[in-house]
Amino acid sequence: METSTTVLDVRNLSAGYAGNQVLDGVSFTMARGEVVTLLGRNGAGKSTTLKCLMGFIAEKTGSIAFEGQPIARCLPEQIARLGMAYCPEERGIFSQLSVRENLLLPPVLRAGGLSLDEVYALFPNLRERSTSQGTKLSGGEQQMLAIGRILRTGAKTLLLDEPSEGLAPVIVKLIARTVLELKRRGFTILLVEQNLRFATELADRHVVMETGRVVDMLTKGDMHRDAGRVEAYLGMGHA
Ligand SMILES: Nc1ncnc2c1ncn2[C@@H]1O[C@H](COP(=O)(O)OP(=O)(O)OP(=O)(O)O)[C@@H](O)[C@H]1O
Repeated sequence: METSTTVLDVRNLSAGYAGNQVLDGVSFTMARGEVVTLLGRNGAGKSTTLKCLMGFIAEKTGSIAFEGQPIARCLPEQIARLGMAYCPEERGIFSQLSVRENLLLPPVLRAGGLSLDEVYALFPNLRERSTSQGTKLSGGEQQMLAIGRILRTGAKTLLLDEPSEGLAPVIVKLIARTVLELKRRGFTILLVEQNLRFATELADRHVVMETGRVVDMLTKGDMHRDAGRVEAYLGMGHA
């Protein structure tokens, strides 16, 4: 149900690649300021859901309302102008450019975009590495750069695909702290995550996907009371 605080309302979204259906009637909503994770096994359709929201997949049916506007037929740049930003799993850092140049790449599309100094305040490591080339960065620094870069656009709704993937625990903690800080500042954040601990720590709600469908929805409280429920979907704890 759409309310004044609903930022995202996805209804009956189906999508695929070259005729192969991957999403099969996905529906969920997000309220302003919420952190929600998409959980599910490999291939469940989590990344495809993010790509659909950002307008990268044309082959889709169903409706997506963002900030009250229908966006299912919009191009990525139109969706970006409405205040959504996407951080892909592969992070998309330009290897030949420095940290600073990577940060300066995206246009500031809306008021409220972070300045370079504000990005550096959030990620002090990036300030130290500002002249380093993309290729010289650690995985953690690349992830910080990928997040910092989208913050410059002024987007207040962020789609983050597996931000903790392949990172050392100490860096995962730092990314978690940053997500919580962004939530504190009023950002709405949709995360794809495989790292259940990271997801549990951060999210207000969890949307569980299986073979292109939403099969369950858990609140933070549900997750604490009944961790087994979600582990069963992910095929954990049954070894
Ligand atoms: N560009 C593509 N072309 C064709 N099929 C694709 C493409 N991207 C993903 N798929 C297929 O769509 C299905 C869902 O993939 P998706 O990446 O959305 O899953 P996921 O839940 O994010 O899992 P993962 O963590 O493995 O990325 C998979 O069967 C995958 O092989």
